[in-house]
Amino acid sequence: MSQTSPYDKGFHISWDQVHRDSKALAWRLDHQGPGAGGEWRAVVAITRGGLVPAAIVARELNIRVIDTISVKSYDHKNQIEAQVLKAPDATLVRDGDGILVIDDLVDTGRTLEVVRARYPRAHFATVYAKPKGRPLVDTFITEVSQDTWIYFPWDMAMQYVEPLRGAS
Ligand SMILES: O=P(O)(O)OC[C@H]1O[C@H](OP(=O)(O)OP(=O)(O)O)[C@H](O)[C@@H]1O
Ligand code: HPA
Ligand SMILES: [Mg+2]
Repeated sequence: MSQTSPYDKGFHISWDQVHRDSKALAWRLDHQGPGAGGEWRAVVAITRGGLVPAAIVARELNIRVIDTISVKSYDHKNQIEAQVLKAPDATLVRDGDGILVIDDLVDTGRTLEVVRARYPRAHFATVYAKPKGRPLVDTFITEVSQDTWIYFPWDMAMQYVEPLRGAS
């Protein structure tokens, strides 16, 4: 059976780029929390993709309390029904107030919809966003078009590329 992909384009992100974009996200979120001085109580990373950006943001903002929610929404590039495989500590997260929920990207918004339903008062931040998902995210850094698949450095390897004029 042949499947048509909604993704015509590829956007390849290096470790350096994701580090810089995650730091930009941290700067945007600094002092924006609801606590005294705009502090955040904790970070919740949406695993797995949110783990690297969450570590960088937590380091920049000196947030030591980090938990995870594991949501699986895709099998490779195929969207499946979002499944919550692991929830964070309920006594920490409560209704989400003061919690910074971080993911690598929002695409259709389905993942954030599921997490928002659980923690309606949390602040939702992603490094990258596609147009469909934008209404679900409070803060993001870079927008890419809906027909673009974002390739993260943890899913890639360096490899040989033919010269423009071919191999000699
Ligand atoms: O906005 P959506 O259409 O829901 O897509 C975005 C989500 O999809 C990816 O996660 P995935 O389910 O592939 O799991 P992973 O983070 O473990 O790779 C990505 O990391 C986001 O969490
Ligand atoms: O563009 C994407 N890249 C990586 N994972 C994803 N999950 C949904 N969309 C994407
Ligand atoms: Mg994910």
